Amino acid sequence: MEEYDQLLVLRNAVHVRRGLAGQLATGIGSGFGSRARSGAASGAATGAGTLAGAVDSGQRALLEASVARVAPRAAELVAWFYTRLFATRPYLRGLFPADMADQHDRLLAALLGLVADCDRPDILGPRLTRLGRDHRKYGVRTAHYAGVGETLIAALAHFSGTGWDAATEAAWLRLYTYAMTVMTEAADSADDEPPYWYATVVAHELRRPDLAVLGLRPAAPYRYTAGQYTTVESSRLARLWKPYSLATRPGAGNLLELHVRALEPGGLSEVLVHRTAVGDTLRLGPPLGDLTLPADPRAKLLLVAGGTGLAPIKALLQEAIRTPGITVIRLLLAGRDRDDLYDLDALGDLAARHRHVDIRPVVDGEPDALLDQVPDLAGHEIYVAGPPEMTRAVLTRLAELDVPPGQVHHDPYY
Ligand SMILES: NC(=O)C1=CN([C@@H]2O[C@H](COP(=O)(O)OP(=O)(O)OC[C@H]3O[C@@H](n4cnc5c(N)ncnc54)[C@H](O)[C@@H]3O)[C@@H](O)[C@H]2O)C=CC1
Repeated sequence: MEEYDQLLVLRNAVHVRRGLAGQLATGIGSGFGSRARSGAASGAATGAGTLAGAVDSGQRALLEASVARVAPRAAELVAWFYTRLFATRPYLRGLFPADMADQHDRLLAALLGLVADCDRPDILGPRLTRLGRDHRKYGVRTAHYAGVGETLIAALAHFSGTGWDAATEAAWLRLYTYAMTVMTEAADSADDEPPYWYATVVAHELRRPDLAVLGLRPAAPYRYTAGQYTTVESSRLARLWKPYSLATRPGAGNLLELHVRALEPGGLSEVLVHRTAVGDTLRLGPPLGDLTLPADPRAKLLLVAGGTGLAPIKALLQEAIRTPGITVIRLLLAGRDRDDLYDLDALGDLAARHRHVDIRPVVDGEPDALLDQVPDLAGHEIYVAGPPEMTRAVLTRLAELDVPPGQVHHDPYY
């Protein structure tokens, strides 16, 4: 049986290599060598446009069945994939951090996300565009994608055993080629901005034993929208990038503020809170996220923040203060206890200077009690950021109160 499996893997690997090489040569209709250049903003449409769609409904069913087949051994599959990738292409190891645990989770999430929306280029296109642009910070090149795809499909084939057939392979090839096309086009289109930004730590305040507020000054202008997040890397944990929301609104003198709580030892948050000082240099990836004000927001804004979820909310609060037409801004600020509300001074200043800003600290608050403080919820544009349990609880309560989902904004990553 083992021998049969090995033969199967070998056959698949050869087959995959040929398939991928063939698809790359023909570019599945996308005209690979002659891709038209396009602006970053239109990258999504580019990817979705050059390929008619990611996959068709028949292929979607095959991909879902394929994922279901390998799901029980997903962690093993990802480990197999990276072992094979680095054995066959050792030069790729240098693009990844020493500790690969995060990377394993990310690959799995990316694969599941790809399949979940595999026939929705309107959703996948923009997501892959952002991913391709963001991947420049890792040093990923177009030439790396084919080897990754080949190894990925070999891994899927290996863990599918006899459940793998030519049609399944074709569906994966099509989906991967689609993803690769959109990502590489987005990376090419982003060459008017750096792949990453160096930023100097200009302020570092330990506000609680485990919580710091950092001020960063990027070496080159960093353009973002209030409510977005960046990814951060420290040379103390090379190539391990983690997301942190920006607590400043753009235009604050190219000065960025991060709020970081070190929940567990050994991670980047611990490095940023306890082993980073003024004068240190960090690297930042391009801005990401859609937790931003709409072009034409409602007159009333309700902001709900828990713990360091305050970071994007503070940026939105400052942006909203300057947005004409927003006449009421309410912030519900949840914390473990009053001592945990680490930024009350700055927020108090804002409220004192702007009469339409109302800030209510809530300690040990239940989401019902939290929201019950606000009359006329349905009339508000609502933003929520904080621990996942809090965000979920608030969203559930808002749904119970029939607040239309279009009025409620939150990051999906927390
Ligand atoms: N863009 C975003 O959405 C951001 C989210 N975060 C997330 O925020 C969290 C912050 O962590 P910490 O500062 O340690 O916060 P934490 O774990 O201390 O929680 C802060 C407060 O949220 C409230 N809360 C928690 N669970 C709740 C529930 N089920 N119902 C009602 N209220 C609840 C409590 O008042 C609690 O004191 C992290 O999970 C982080 O990933 C952080 C930054 C940005």
